[in-house]
Amino acid sequence: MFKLMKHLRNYRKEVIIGPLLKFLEVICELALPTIMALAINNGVIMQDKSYVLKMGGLMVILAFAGFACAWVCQRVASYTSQGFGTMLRDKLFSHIMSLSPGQVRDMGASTLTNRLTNDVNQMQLWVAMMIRLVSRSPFIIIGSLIMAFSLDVRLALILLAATPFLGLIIYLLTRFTSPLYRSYQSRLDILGRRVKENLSGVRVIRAFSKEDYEEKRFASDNNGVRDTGLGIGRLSALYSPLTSLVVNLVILTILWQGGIHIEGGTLSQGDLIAFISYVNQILVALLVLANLIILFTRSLAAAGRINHVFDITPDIIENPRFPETPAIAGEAVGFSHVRFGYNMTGEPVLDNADFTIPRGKVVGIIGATGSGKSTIAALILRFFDVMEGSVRVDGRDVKDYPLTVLREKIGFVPQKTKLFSGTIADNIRWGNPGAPDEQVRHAATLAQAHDFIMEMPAGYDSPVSRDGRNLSGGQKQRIAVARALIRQPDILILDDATSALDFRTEALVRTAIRRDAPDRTMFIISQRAGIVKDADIIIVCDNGRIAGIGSHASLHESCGVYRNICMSQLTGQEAAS
Ligand SMILES: Nc1ncnc2c1ncn2[C@@H]1O[C@H](COP(=O)(O)OP(=O)(O)OP(=O)(O)O)[C@@H](O)[C@H]1O
Repeated sequence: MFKLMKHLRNYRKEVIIGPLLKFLEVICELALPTIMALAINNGVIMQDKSYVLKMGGLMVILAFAGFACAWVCQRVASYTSQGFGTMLRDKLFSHIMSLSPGQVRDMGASTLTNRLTNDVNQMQLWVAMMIRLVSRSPFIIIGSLIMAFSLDVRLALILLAATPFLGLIIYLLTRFTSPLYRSYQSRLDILGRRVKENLSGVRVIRAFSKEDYEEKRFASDNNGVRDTGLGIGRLSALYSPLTSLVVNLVILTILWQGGIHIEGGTLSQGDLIAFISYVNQILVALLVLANLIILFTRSLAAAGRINHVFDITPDIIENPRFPETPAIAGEAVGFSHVRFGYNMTGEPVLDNADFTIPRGKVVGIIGATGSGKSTIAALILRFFDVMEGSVRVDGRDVKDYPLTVLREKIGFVPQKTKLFSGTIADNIRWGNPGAPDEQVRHAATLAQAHDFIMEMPAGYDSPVSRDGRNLSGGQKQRIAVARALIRQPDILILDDATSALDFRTEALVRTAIRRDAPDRTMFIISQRAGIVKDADIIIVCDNGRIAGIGSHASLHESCGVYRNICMSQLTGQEAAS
């Protein structure tokens, strides 16, 4: 929690002024019962009308002054908490962006979303309350105690005797609700994940008629959230009645003892009324404190979850400055004895991958599903670091590059197309935000997307809905290819990026890209032999190993894995050509 409070450093003034205003408000409030006691003792009982009016006027002024302080404090609290929340969200978001795809995947999108929204909101609320109320309750309690002592020490001691009981109630409440809040947030994460999965997989659920099954799973997670929430509610609900019980017992004792003292002539009626008024103020402050404690426990859980994300150090350590070391001339991509696994302790997904690709070549990567093809692309982009060996781009180790410099060299079209809401032009320009309209059209033309875009009602300004749901798979893929091409990258990686296109369109895309930039190195990852067979170099992956590397003819001759793939997919004539 304290770690997060450092984000309040731009609001130092407000953090001091807010509670100070509260302090002034409390002074005004605390003065009221004493002035009332004076009005009763010296005015009402003595029948001095002008004294009563004077004291009444003073009370009105103090009430207004208190109100003004409260109003300004409220504004300060809202300004500070909103600013704090915005800054915390920004920082958390940019930290999440600095994590590797593997780290983000390990955390999970829904829990990260919850931390970025619910947990930050919780912290924001806490900051507002901290400024407005956290100082107020202790001021009121301590101030009322002081005033009570100044009125009558004997009665004040009764009040003091109740303090350990109230402290115990507060301690027990915090102790038992704190873990429940953490569990509540985790359950919300699980529920969020379930909703996300179900919404994105709604078609599959319908196709398999799994609505009931998924509803039951949702209901079970939902009930989990409810049960934890009820547990928290049950405990929290005990606080107010228990506190009221203790304070009311105190009031009864004070009334009883106060009556005795009035009869004995050692206490005035006005003082007893003022005294009870202070005890009531303490009661109200304690009840507010209860809500604050509940809020604090929740905020503590939220702060823990936010700090957990901040504590993850990005596993890709970026080299901030470009090194002076000379690069290997003429080399586009090189793998030297690369060993890599997604799980450090598990089996490697790539073992001893060793190859060199000169600039300007078309490289096909082929292999069965799960054989490690996409992993090669991920390592070129440095989404992950290798366990052994090294990966070079343009003749330099990828670890030597600032990440943006490395990734600017590469145009990547992932297996799973991801488009963003906006227009078609926005989505293509996303690859190069400053690109003029002609460049957008040119990239779309190369990707064989221009014609279908022009057939749409608003052409390039036609909207793309979230995830490109209003486009077909093949249309989305072509926009994604255009988005990569508009960067005019030195290296283009198409990871199964044309799987939804027919052979003819797919061939047109490849030829157009090739003709546009003959010096560009192009990786085409596919399981289809027909797509990679014309590449200059073909890399054959087999269960994490490079089974062969060479041209179609040489591999067909020498690599059994490749020959088997070709035999299962191509006619004898196609394979021989
Ligand atoms: N993010 C990941 N976390 C853990 N394991 C992964 C991850 N991505 C891939 N793997 C595993 O690594 C292996 C290689 O996966 P990869 O995606 O490179 O295969 P691929 O040849 O591209 O497969 P496909 O043709 O089906 O796309 C597979 O066994 C896969 O289960």
